[in-house]
Amino acid sequence: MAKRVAVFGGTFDPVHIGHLRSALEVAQALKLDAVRLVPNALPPHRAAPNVSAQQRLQMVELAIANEPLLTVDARELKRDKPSWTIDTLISVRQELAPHDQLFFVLGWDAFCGLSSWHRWDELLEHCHLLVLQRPDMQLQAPAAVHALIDNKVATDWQEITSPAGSVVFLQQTPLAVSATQIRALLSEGENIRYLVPDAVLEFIQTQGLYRPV
Ligand SMILES: Nc1ncnc2c1ncn2[C@@H]1O[C@H](COP(=O)(O)OP(=O)(O)OP(=O)(O)O)[C@@H](O)[C@H]1O
Ligand SMILES: O=C(O)c1ccc[n+]([C@@H]2O[C@H](COP(=O)([O-])O)[C@@H](O)[C@H]2O)c1
Repeated sequence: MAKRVAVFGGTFDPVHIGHLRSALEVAQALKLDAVRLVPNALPPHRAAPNVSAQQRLQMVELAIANEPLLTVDARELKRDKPSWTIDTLISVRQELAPHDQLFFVLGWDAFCGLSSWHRWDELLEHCHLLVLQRPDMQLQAPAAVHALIDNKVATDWQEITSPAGSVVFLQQTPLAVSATQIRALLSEGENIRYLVPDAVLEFIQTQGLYRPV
């Protein structure tokens, strides 16, 4: 029987309830054993975060510690090139049987920027894209992204039988939380409790991350 695997990549600077709740709902909706959260080491498309990849990984580990439906995958920290998603997908694929299904989970904002990704037109050869809604995003996907997904949108993941090549939009609980907002609150000395799990908040405090300058 074909396995179904979902990979949720992110900078996770820091990981927050928007990521975690979405990942959990993906795992439940697709009846997965787990969703793998993959923190990037060298984000290909934005300035290097002030917080190290190791610390961002640790925050994800703390966040998911009590939830068996979520796991963490540190493979991007083992590469010294930019953390291109195509490389991650190829490396995960090598561990799967050819008929296994691989889903790459991304938010609507990331999806809209897809046409700037490294070898972006090859992504669907290796995975299905599972696009999460973000309530604060009113972005229109660019024409290039529309062209990529043309004829590839599946209205229901259950109709997908192939190992890769489709795009599915998932309506998960809308949570208008972003890491940018959390970093801004912390830099102003504000309380971020309940936007991140308590263990992540404690780590941020003990490590002195995102402090006001
Ligand atoms: N609240 C949310 N709901 C759904 N998806 C989200 C949410 N926040 C982030 N994502 C998605 O999770 C993935 C990783 O996001 P990322 O780590 O960049 O978090 P972020 O909150 O968007 O960070 P930043 O504000 O620094 O850009 C992306 O695909 C992004 O679209
Ligand atoms: O491969 C690329 O060129 C590429 C460009 C932008 C983003 N990504 C990946 O997309 C995921 C979400 O990115 P971000 O910036 O929203 O955290 C994360 O895993 C990034 O490494 C990948």
